[in-house]
Amino acid sequence: MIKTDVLVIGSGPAGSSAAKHAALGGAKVIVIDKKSEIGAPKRCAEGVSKAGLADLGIEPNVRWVTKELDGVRLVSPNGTNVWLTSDEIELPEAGYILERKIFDKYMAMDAARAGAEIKIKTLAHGMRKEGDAYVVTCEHMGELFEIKANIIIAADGPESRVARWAGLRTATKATNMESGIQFEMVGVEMEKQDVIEFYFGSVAPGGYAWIFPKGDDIANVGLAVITNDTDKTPYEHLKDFVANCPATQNAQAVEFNIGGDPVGGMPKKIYDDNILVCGDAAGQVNPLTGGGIISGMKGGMHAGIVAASAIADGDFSKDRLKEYDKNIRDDIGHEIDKYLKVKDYALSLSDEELDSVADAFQDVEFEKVSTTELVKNLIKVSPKALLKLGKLL
Ligand SMILES: Cc1cc2nc3c(=O)[nH]c(=O)nc-3n(C[C@H](O)[C@H](O)[C@H](O)COP(=O)(O)OP(=O)(O)OC[C@H]3O[C@@H](n4cnc5c(N)ncnc54)[C@H](O)[C@@H]3O)c2cc1C
Repeated sequence: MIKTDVLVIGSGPAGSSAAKHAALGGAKVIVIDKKSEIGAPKRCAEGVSKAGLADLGIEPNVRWVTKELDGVRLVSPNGTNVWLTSDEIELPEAGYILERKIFDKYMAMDAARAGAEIKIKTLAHGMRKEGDAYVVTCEHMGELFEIKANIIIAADGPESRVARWAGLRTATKATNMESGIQFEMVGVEMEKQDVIEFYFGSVAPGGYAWIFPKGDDIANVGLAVITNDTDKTPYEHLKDFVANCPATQNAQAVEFNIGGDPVGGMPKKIYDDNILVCGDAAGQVNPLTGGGIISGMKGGMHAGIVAASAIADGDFSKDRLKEYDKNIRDDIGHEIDKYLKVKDYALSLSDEELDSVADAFQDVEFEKVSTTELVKNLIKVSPKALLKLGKLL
């Protein structure tokens, strides 16, 4: 049997971040992933904020940045645009579109350089408690073997099973699981090449549609829906969106991506004796945007740091590991709660109300205007939308 201090299950962004920080903290770390190529296939529109990468101490790298962004275009159901670009406002932060297949591999390489041992094409089948450790049954190329670890870090993504093997109730409710579906396309004709576009309303019930530019005429074109909120399949919504959007009239798909995105926030308990849960497996996703790369990596970072210090103390109990829960909630919990409210508000609006809101914001000079003036604008165009906002705050 192989023995280690920390076993990270899943080498997505969250798992690699956890492995890197646990190794940097001096723990013996193994990270396993069932994939034969880390990062592929991608299930992501690949957008991250600059500030998020900076918080994690990660320098952007030409190997995995495909496009630097200058802002956002919001499109309401009737086609009203709100542009939030540097021409219009002092942007608090812009971002990048990544090449996840390279980024994820690069993050795993970072973990390896920090001292973690990576085992690819290695599936965790199940685990059992043995003394003050877990024994995980793994499979590599048809062969079964076991790894014994004092601390397990479950970073096995949106369909996570590892936390549940340990008795944690981390499963996402169907009503909080967005179904994301996307084409990577060539021949996309965007109005501005360095702006990400979001389309709201019945085009994507419970979510939104997006076009994220990747340079030249290439873009990720996708949408996320809550399937309970619609009679159409996510694929039917995507085909309709591509057929009707002016930017994709001459575009062709070169890749098809599909995946779940847990947008209900973090479950109550994401740690226990000998286990920490991070990334999508712990609902560390922005509930409004569905973005989980940065927040998941922050989860991984906090999990890795606490795991290493618990190993150094020789204490793997839940009382020791709850420090992780405090640290990650202090770091991203407030943001998640705030965006849950904004999402609830956005989802409560009809297509007409969304159009009114877009109208209220259309000619606003964001830098110069006060919140009171924005509210006055909203009262003029849609008192109903304002009332709903008031109820949620
Ligand atoms: C369509 C779509 C678009 C998105 N767009 C964005 C975006 O633009 N920006 C953004 O920030 N986020 C986006 N997201 C969310 C983002 O992709 C996830 O939040 C992010 O990948 C979470 O990272 P993770 O490491 O937690 O999980 P994952 O990236 O899912 O990694 C989990 C890893 O665990 C491995 N694994 C699972 N089970 C086992 C097992 N039993 N044994 C071994 N290995 C296992 C998997 O192979 C996988 O490599 C999007 C999601 C979807 C579905």
